[in-house]
Amino acid sequence: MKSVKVPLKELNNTRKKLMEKQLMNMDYKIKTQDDYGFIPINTPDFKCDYEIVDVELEAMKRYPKNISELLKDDLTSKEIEDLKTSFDIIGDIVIVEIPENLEEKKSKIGKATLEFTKRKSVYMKKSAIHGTIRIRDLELIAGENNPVTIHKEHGTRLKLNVEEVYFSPRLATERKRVSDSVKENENILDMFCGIGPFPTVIAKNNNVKITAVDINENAIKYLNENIRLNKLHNIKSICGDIREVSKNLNKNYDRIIMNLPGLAYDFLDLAMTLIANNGIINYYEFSDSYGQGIERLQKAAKKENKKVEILNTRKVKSSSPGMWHVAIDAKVTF
Ligand SMILES: C[S@@+](CC[C@H](N)C(=O)[O-])C[C@H]1O[C@@H](n2cnc3c(N)ncnc32)[C@H](O)[C@@H]1O
Repeated sequence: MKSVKVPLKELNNTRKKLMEKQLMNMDYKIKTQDDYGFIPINTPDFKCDYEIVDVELEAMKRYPKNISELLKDDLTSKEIEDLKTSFDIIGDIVIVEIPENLEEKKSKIGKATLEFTKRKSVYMKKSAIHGTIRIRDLELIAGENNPVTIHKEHGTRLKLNVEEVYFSPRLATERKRVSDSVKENENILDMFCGIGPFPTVIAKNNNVKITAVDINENAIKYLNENIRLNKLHNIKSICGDIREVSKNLNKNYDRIIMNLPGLAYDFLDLAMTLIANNGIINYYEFSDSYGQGIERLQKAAKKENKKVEILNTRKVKSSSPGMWHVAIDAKVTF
């Protein structure tokens, strides 16, 4: 490699000058030996006060800027464009969505994703989220076949199996937002808690009591692990259908979290019977607006001779073109 041989005391100045003139070769590392430094250069054709020599230099480690750079030899630019480079990282696992026309290249895409993200496993989405327990089919396309991982979120550790339970890292901001709005000593019910990301983040940051319910026994198994992992003592977990479980619950919750966006509206009547006066319902649904959810909340409240005041509405994340996972915070009074 062509390099400028510079006395050590001049190394820094010469390096700066070469860089300014864009003459330094940034793909190699500067080497020092005895009283000299060797600065790699792009071209020997320039005036220089020092000797230009040929030496062996170590190449710089270059990290690819994005997945497209890693795949440029395997996919056409059109295919790279087709590939949704957005993926979810859950602990050591990456979940990618690969368009149908690129499925035959899934191994290459998986390998590139693994290399780029430096995680342990890459799974490809094989279906939409489906069924009562809201999970999706996945296929391992690179790395270790181990669907169990620990995800870190807002100072908590959440253990889960990506094949057995619902979990979305894209709700992290929403969970923090709800946690920040919780008041001292609240008695909270999470009707559809999954592995317990809402309860865990809330209980870690607030002095509250939480009842967390889910129909998926695997979700409750991981919630129980997460309670231990995060050394929490204020969450009570219950496995079962909230309609059945609610028969044995108190009817004075200061906050009810309803994150089952495709079906939560069906449980609003029940939530209205469980909420305390001045309690807050954190209601979620898929919609292109807030009007439908607000109407549903008002209708359910009216049935119980209660009133709702809408405190806040937000788009949590996009769910499909034109549709949003929306959040509505409603205060219930009676
Ligand atoms: C969209 S996931 C949300 C999980 C969790 N709140 C989170 O943010 O990760 C909805 C959860 O509701 C649970 N579920 C569905 N129907 C239920 C029911 N009738 N009673 C209790 N849980 C239910 C599912 O098993 C699933 O874990």
